[in-house]
Amino acid sequence: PAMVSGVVPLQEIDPTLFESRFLRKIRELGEGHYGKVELCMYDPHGDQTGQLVAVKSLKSESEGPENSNLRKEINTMRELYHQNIVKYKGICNEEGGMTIKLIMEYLPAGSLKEYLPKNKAQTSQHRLLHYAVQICQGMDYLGSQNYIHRDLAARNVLVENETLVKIGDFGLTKSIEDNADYYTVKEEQDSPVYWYAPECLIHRKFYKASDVWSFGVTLYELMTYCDRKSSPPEMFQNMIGRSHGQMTMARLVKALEDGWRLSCPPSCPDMIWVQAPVTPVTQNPSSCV
Ligand SMILES: C=Cc1cc(F)c(CN2CC[C@](CC#N)(n3cc(C(N)=O)c(NC(=O)OC)n3)[C@H](F)C2)cc1O
Repeated sequence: PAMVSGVVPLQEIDPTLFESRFLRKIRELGEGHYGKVELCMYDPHGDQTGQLVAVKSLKSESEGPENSNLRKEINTMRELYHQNIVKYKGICNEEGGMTIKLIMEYLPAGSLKEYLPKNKAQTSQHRLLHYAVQICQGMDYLGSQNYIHRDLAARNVLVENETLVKIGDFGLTKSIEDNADYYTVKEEQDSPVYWYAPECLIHRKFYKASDVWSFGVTLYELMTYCDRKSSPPEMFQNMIGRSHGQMTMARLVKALEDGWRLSCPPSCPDMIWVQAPVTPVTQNPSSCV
């Protein structure tokens, strides 16, 4: 056609493809299950006018299953559109597709874990509940797309501004087929056990209702302004004594079965606390935290 019209067709650019040569690492934002997240500037003009982005990549150049974990996470994020879910921006194919990077929007205020302790004075309980509602909205949308998050915690909720929060990481998120109602937990290492519902710890089955349990633990973190001294791991270790290595999981299960629960955060209103009656831990998902 160019020959006929004499006009060279515009180069079709895909805004979701980021070229590695223009991606400049600024600092690390976090380390996780099989990779890391870095703050980068994507600066194609090389004059610092580029945009800041959060980039998730594999720790080692492992071509193993981790790579497919990251590819699955990319396919998940690509399909999610919700005001309370961090925006997918695209991918960066290193060295012709051997390894891939996930490019997301950057929220400089960081997660609730960093934000709440620093901004406690200017964050009312009413605002905490507003954040809680937004987390529910994001999770409700995620569930409606047949995903279970499996790592809902204050550390994975990002602050856009003082009135908007977003679920920011989907490293353990799994799609459950329409007919299935749970995912069988495989990897044991560094599972967020203190946010796990009993059925996940005992039967390694993760339901959408298991995310509701994790939301309850996240609400506890919100109401304590993510105070480290009252974090779920800290409170549990105070109760059973310092870590017992691999015995920790067994002791956690025993404590939960015996009815132990996180205590009511200071000045947390009863209508939030609502200590539901401790139902016996059964095969079915229980979401009474
Ligand atoms: C490979 C797996 C994997 C790797 C990881 F490093 C983590 C842990 N990581 C998650 C992403 C993280 C917290 C959230 N949500 N975050 C995102 C932004 C952003 N988009 O702006 C941001 N901003 C920020 O800190 O600004 C000051 N933090 C933070 F990097 C921790 C989890 C994982 O599954």
